[in-house]
Amino acid sequence: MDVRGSQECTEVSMASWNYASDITEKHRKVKAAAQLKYAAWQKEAWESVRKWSGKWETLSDPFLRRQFKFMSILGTAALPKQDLEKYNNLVTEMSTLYSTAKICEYKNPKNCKLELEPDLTRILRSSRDYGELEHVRKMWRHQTGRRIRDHYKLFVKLANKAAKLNGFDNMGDMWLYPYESDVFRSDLAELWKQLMPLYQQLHAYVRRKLRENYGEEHVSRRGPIPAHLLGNMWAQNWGEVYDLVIPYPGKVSVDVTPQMVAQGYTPERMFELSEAFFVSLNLTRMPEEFWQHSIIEKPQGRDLVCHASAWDFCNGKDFRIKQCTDVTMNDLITVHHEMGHIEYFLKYKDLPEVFRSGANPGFHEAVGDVLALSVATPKHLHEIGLLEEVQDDPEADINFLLSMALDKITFLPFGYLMDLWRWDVFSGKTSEQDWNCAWWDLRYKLQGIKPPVQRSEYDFDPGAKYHIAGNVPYIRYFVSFVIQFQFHKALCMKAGEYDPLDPSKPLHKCDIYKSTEAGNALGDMLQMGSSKEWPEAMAALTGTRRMDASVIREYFKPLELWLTDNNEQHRESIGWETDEVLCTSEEVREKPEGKSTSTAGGAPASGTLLL
Ligand SMILES: C[C@H](N[C@H](C(=O)O)[C@@H]1CCCN1C(=O)[C@@H](N)CC(=O)O)C(=O)N1CCC[C@H]1C(=O)O
Ligand SMILES: [Zn+2]
Repeated sequence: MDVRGSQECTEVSMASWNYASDITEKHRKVKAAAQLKYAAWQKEAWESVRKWSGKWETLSDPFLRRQFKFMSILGTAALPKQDLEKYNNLVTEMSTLYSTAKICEYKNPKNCKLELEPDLTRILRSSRDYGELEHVRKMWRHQTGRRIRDHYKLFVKLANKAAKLNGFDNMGDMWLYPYESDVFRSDLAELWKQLMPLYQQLHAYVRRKLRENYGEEHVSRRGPIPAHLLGNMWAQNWGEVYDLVIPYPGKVSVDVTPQMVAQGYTPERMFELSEAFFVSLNLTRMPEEFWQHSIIEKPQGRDLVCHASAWDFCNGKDFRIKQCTDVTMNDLITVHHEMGHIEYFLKYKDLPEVFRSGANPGFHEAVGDVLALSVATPKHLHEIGLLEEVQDDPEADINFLLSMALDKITFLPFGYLMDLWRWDVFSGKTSEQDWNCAWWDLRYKLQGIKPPVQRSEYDFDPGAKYHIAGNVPYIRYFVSFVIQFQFHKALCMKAGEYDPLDPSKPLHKCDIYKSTEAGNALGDMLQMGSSKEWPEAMAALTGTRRMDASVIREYFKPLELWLTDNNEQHRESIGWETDEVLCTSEEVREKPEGKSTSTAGGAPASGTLLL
């Protein structure tokens, strides 16, 4: 049965790959049929196993019991056929609208062919034109979120119906099942509580620097930061505005994008560089099929899902990445992220199919990022010729730590709120007429950002993010950004690159390159797949069984001290407040003059208010 399982699994993954790589009606039909066939097989397989196994909960063998436990969750395959067909079509349609969205150029309304990758990504990264950034952000949301709001209504109903058929109250609870902990949400809240002070110090510093660049009329002293000035379509990390916030200019820049371009880097070379790091750790090389079938550059002349992804075709041989790779440092990090998934696939490919997943989904997201923590160090970038010299002085250190914080610390509130919002939507705590303003409540409260133009319930801004349109859970990334530092610390100690008692070997300078001790330890943990509960996998690698925010704070300690001191020196207020109505529940149509004023009567409507 396991072999048949992988045959059905192979078929549906191949059909999904063909559609995601070349969006046509023919490919969509084949994918839809394969999805129904796979669901029917899952149902039949479970029925036959259950008949044989009887009360699987009483089985004495824990390994077998765990397999049945996982098999008993059918997911959306539990839906009646016509509901499942509707559900699958909705998800495919939402992610297709997202992946094929195009907008018009700011200064040339005749060119309406701009796509997210690479066009809008490049504009958001490099433009410092307030109006252009506002245009790109707003028009993207018109072409994505606004167009899928109705799909999302029916999607939520069918998702919750599926969850109930699996014994859950709603889809949010079903999404948390792989974390196997009934205190998981409170554990997450505790992690965020420990990390928020560091985030707020960083927010205050960046706000001052952006205010100095764009002027107080655009970036106020005590208010939230306008989201379109942060270098990213979703303000999910702020690394692309590093050049505006560098603490000590004139030092060697740790953003090696210019060096990569100058040295004629290609996507192929970026992938080979990443593979070389994995191999240096005695981890597994990419198989031949990987290089044959992966798509690492954007193909011209067809619509496809450009959002980078890693694929396991369930046959122990075929593993691929699809990425519209741009030659930037950001994309070099993403290459490592995706290859980390492939490494996990390779390590657990011989386990029973139910165990071929991460110890928990956060583990899967952490693998590539752990290696990237070493790659991003000035020491490593120098070693691979992307940094002309390593300046080993406190100021260069702060510059480096700030560039890392702009990617890792800024991401934390975003990584947390994405599913905070969806859990409330699935549970009904957030009702449909408040969807968008509840989103802005969270964006304001956790991230301290605001939309450049007032939002309404005519918008559906969550739908402007891939994982909402494509229905991919997101708390896995928040978990990953915490535990990847715990993994990094454990590996650095095994590599002899970090010693808590040796100040000359701080955690943020560690590079585990070529350490087979570190690589073997990581590989051993990956090989477990989800055959053991994740605290056991965590303990196997780090010696502890819990997520622990103190490690990421240890990594950034020198920066935290510097930021606190710097903010005090500039008498920056920490945190944010506003009396603006960021989102109103009326259906605000576009004001003819383009500028939106606050709602009539002044009494703020529901949405982000005085806090
Ligand atoms: C760029 C990255 N693409 C995802 C990933 O690699 O996780 C893709 C799309 C959704 C799932 N996925 C997969 O490839 C899965 N098949 C992996 C698996 O098998 O579990 C991504 O979305 N990231 C990276 C950092 C934060 C987040 C973002 O960009 O917001
Ligand atoms: Zn990932």
